[in-house]
Formats: sequence, structure tokens, C-alpha cells
Amino acid sequence: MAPTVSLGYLWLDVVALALFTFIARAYVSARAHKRGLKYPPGPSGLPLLGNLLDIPQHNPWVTYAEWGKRYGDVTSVSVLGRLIVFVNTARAAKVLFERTGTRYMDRPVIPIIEMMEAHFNLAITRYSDKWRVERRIVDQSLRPAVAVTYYPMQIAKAHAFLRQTMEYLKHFTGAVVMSLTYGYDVKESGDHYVAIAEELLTLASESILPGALLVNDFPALKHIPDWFPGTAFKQRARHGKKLSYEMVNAPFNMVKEDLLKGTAKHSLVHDNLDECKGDEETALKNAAASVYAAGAETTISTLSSFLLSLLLYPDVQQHAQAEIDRVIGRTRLPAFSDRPNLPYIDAICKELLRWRLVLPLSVAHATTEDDVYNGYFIPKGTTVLPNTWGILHDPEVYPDPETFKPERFLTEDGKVKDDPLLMYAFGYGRRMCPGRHLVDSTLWILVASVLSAFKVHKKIDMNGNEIPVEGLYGDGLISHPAPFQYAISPRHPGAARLIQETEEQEE
Ligand code: HEM
Repeated sequence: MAPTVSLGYLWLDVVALALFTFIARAYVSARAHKRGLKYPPGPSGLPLLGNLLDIPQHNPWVTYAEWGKRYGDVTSVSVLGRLIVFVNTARAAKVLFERTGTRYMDRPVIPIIEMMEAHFNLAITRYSDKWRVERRIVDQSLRPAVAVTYYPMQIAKAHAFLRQTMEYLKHFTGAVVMSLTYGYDVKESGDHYVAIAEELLTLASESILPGALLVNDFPALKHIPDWFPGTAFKQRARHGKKLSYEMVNAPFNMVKEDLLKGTAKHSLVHDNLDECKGDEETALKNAAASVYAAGAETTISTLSSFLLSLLLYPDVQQHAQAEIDRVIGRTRLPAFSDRPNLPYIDAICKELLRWRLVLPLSVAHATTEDDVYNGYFIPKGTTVLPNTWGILHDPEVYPDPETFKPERFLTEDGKVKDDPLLMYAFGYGRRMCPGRHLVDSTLWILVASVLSAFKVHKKIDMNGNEIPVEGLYGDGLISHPAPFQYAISPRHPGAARLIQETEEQEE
């Protein structure tokens, strides 16, 4: 039976905490006014609720980009008194994230993520000594000189992908990241570690964006007991906590056991474990789980977009295959040494990062101290969301931005164009993605291998008609294409044999 005796006290506590939250936020706002400064402009909100009802749940980055056009390159909204700032242009991103040192390098506290104990993840760790130690481990293990040592493994996984085709997509990305992090070869279906990570990441990704859960704006709701209506978020948090524990500890303990047995392979954990003492082991554990958490789903989303782009833009496929035939021919599969001679393949990889962003709103930053931008006040602790989608879909920089056009990254004489803005797909300043060098080679080898061996086309239904593909995307923090149907077949008579040979080479 639900306890009733303490209900009065409980509500007093919750109301007191809510009031405290409001007063603290009102105090910050008063501080801004005292200095004669306003928050960055944005849509006007309702009393108390602020802009809560203006936050869209579908493709929010498109609305935020429209606000950017209307109100300026830095805009803001208030949700139940919590200020959220959006950075809408490359110019503002440069000033705020690159020229102000560490002022914008914190992460906001997200109550539901803390309740899930998923803040082990470096990507959402506050700017602190803990972040510095764990980031150093990840940077060391994923720097370009180490990333190249994973080339043979990446080639082997890409060839396995060709052999098993599409069911292997999820497996492929999980396989690369699990192999480099723990030296573990994931099972081809139903892998326990991959399943846990996928479930936790989906749960966290759905819970994190502004407006997703009320508890994120009103932390006092954490204290409401489970039996109270509307507290499903607590069950979600408890389940997330169990998954976080398993994700951080289970694969790490497996490497320790393998080390004792003498069977552990080259991996981030293996290479760092020898030097670990006391707390350093926790840092290594967190860093490793973060690499998996940040690396697998993001890469899956990009590779799914690759397949989708081939269905929607058959001419891109033809152009790429003509380049492969010209440079490599049809008697072998691509190797990393072919890369300088395949600029169109490189341009496809770049356009994939721009066209459908894996993290359209990047990962939220937060300010470590007060700041003033263009005369507007941005207080310490403000959530700052870079609208990377808006920046990389600005029609003045990328004409016809919704169309997949690899040639926008080629010069007139067919060379690959350097585009510094594209790095924003990987984030900003010191928080920029440490996995970007690895992504660069993973993406390239898979795109080149698939295009070399296969034709990817629309599936045909029982009446002989092509099944249409809409190209819709989901709305979580990590944006995935909605499921779509496709067919895949060897591109030429020798392709099947080349694929078969990869198996023999690996034996
Ligand atoms: C297409 C694939 C990927 C994309 C588009 C991507 C993009 C991003 C972005 C936008 C951030 C946030 C940066 C910021 O806050 O400014 C990030 C953070 C991070 N990424 Fe990636 N990423 C990808 C793959 C990977 C891979 C493969 C790994 C590891 C092997 C990885 C590891 C991380 C880590 C550890 C962080 C947290 C960094 C921090 O907060 O200090 N990512 N990534």
C-alpha cells in the first residue's frame, strides 16, 4: 500500500527544493539586469514556464536554426527558469569555443543521467580533474600514430562486412570499437556487451535533449517517491543505472581475466592496465567505456546514412564505382594505400559527415564562468548547445544543403577540398571528439570496400515495384535514419570471388 503519513512533509520538501531552484535562477537573472545586460535574444516565453512549450520534439535543430536567422548568431530560451543558449553560426562558435579558452568546456548537469549513473561517460563528464585524466588516456590511445596500428583490424572487419553484408552493419561498428577498446571479438549476433551498450545509449539519448524530461529542468522531482503517478522516469533511471554498471565493469573485468590467462590482445585497456594503480584503474575503466559509448552508435548512424545516400542518389554510386574501376580495377579490393588516388570516395566521406549529422546539436557544453558575448550576458553554468546542423546546412556556405553532393568537397581539378568547418561535426575546442582519426579510417575503408564490391539498390516488392525510401531521421541526441529497406548484390562477376578470398587470407 502507498505510504500516506509522510506525504505532507514530502511535498513540502519538493516544493521547497523547487522554490530554491527558482530563487537561485531568479538571482542569476537579477545579477544580469544589475549589470545592465540582457540574455541573448530569443522567442518570448510564458510566465514561470518560460519557453517550455516552444521546445520542439521533432527535428529541434531546424527550429533552433530558424530562431538563429530571426534573432542572431547566439540566441537563448528559458525553460522553467533554466537558461539555454544556442550557438547558430560558425563565427560565434569560433569566438565562444575556440577563443575563450576553457570557459565553455563544461557539461551541464543532467539529473536523469546522474540517476542512471551514466555520467561515467567522458562525453558528459563535467570539466574537472576527472575529465582531464580520462581524456588523456583516450587521446593517447586514439591519436593518429596509434589509429594507424588498427588499420589491419579495420580491413579485416570491413572484409567480414562484405562477406556477411548488411546484417553485419551494427556488428561492424561494435566490432571495431570493442576490438580496439577491449581486444574483444564481438559475437555475430546477440552479443551481450553490444546489447547492453545499445540499450543504455538509446535510453540516455532519448532522455538528454531539452524538453525530453521534466526532471532535467526540475531536479527536485528526483525526490518524489516511486509510487507517485508520473514517476516513470525513476524506473528508467534505475534500469539505466544497472546497464551503466554492467557496461563499465563487465568487459573491463574480462580483459583482466584474459591478462591473467595470458590471452589478452592489443587494446586500449590492455595497453594501459599495466601502469594503473588505485584510482587510475577507475579512470581507465571509465575512459574505455566512454570510447565504446561514444564510438559505436555514432559510427552506425553514419554508415546507415551511407547506405541511404546510395539509394537516394544512384548517380553518386555510379560515379564512385567508375573512379574505383579506373584506379584499382576489378581484380582486388581497396587498401589504405589507394586513398590518395580516390578523391571522390574521400568527398563522399566528408559529405556523409555534413549531410545528415549524427549529433545535430553536438553534445551540450556549459559555461565554467560568466561571459558577455556581443553585449549579451551568459552566466556561469548555462547550457550551451551548438547547432552544428545549422552551421553545416547554411545555404550560403553549402548551396542546396539538403542534397547529397560529394563534389562540393572537390576542387575544379578534382582534388579533395579542405573544409575547416566540417570539423564541427566532431565538436568544439577541447571537448572535440578524440575518435575523429579513427572515424576517418573506419568510414573510408568501409565506403571504399562496399562500393568496390557491391551494388546497393532499392528492394523490389512482390509486384516487381521498387519499395520507396523516404529518408527520415529520428530525433534523439544521436540522430539515426528510420529503418529502410534495400538490396545488395555483387557488382560484377569477380566480386563474389574477391570477397570469398578475404576469408582464405584471414585463415
Ligand atoms: C561518425 C562518428 C562520430 C562523430 C560524428 C562524433 C562526434 C562527436 C561529437 C560532436 C562530440 C562532442 C564534442 C563536443 O562536445 O564539442 C564527440 C565526443 C566524443 N567522442 Fe565522438 N564522434 C564519432 C565517433 C567517435 C568514436 C569512433 C569514438 C571513439 C573511438 C569517439 C569518442 C568520443 C569521446 C570519448 C567523446 C567525448 C569527448 C569529451 O567530452 O571530452 N567518437 N564526438
